[in-house]
Amino acid sequence: MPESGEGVSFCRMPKSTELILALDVPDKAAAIAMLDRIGPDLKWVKIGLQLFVKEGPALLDAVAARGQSIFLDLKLHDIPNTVASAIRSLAGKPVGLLTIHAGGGREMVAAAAEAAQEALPGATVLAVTVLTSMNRATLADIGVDSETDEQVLRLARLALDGGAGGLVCSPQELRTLRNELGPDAVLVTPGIRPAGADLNDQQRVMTPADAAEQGSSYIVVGRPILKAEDPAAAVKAIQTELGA
Ligand SMILES: O=C(O)c1cc(=O)[nH]c(=O)n1[C@@H]1O[C@H](COP(=O)(O)O)[C@@H](O)[C@H]1O
Repeated sequence: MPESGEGVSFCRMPKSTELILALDVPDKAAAIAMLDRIGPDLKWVKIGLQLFVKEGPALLDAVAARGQSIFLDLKLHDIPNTVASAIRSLAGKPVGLLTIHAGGGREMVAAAAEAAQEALPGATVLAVTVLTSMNRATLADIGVDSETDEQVLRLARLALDGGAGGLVCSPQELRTLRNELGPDAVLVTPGIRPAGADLNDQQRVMTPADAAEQGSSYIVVGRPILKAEDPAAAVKAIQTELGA
């Protein structure tokens, strides 16, 4: 959304919003069957713990060979050396986006960013701020006495200072983060539900169109596509909503 001031025109939003499918299925056969059903219009696929633990890194090559870009969502969170070593173990794999938890602290983020630069050149390390399944009450349960958006902003600043290339956040924090971080920050938002879709375990949700309007770089959608009667049509409908 372009804005203008005092004779200068500038843009606070990324150029476009891309769909990432969260491929949360049990095994390689189910993964390939789903990608076959959806077809070639889907550019990004997120491989998370369920599939990666089952199939290992070879699955990354199998998906990349189909021409799709990979978001490897391992949400690494450990001492800095362990996180860096895990990332080095991925050396040479076709990974475009990779997650760590910002809550691991500045040194862990820095160790992850450095390891990724060596082992996965071109990949963007994304720091997860506050999970979209959490809210004010569940933050209080773990001893965080802040509003959700304050905690997201605190972790966002820490992660970007530490060298992360982008953030995973709830779409409800997009407006605050875009205003703080400007148009170039990579902001990835799960917790997306087309109008009328089941929330499942998500708490802080938004529709694809609203997330795009508020400046998401990538939206991550799983069950509303995976459980749809026609997953290809569900993908197309979301892409249309994003203006693709
Ligand atoms: O890092 C993520 O992708 C992620 C972070 C977060 O805060 N919330 C969240 O839901 N996710 C992931 O996004 C996907 C959302 O899937 P659905 O709820 O089925 O659309 C899942 O694969 C989650 O692991």
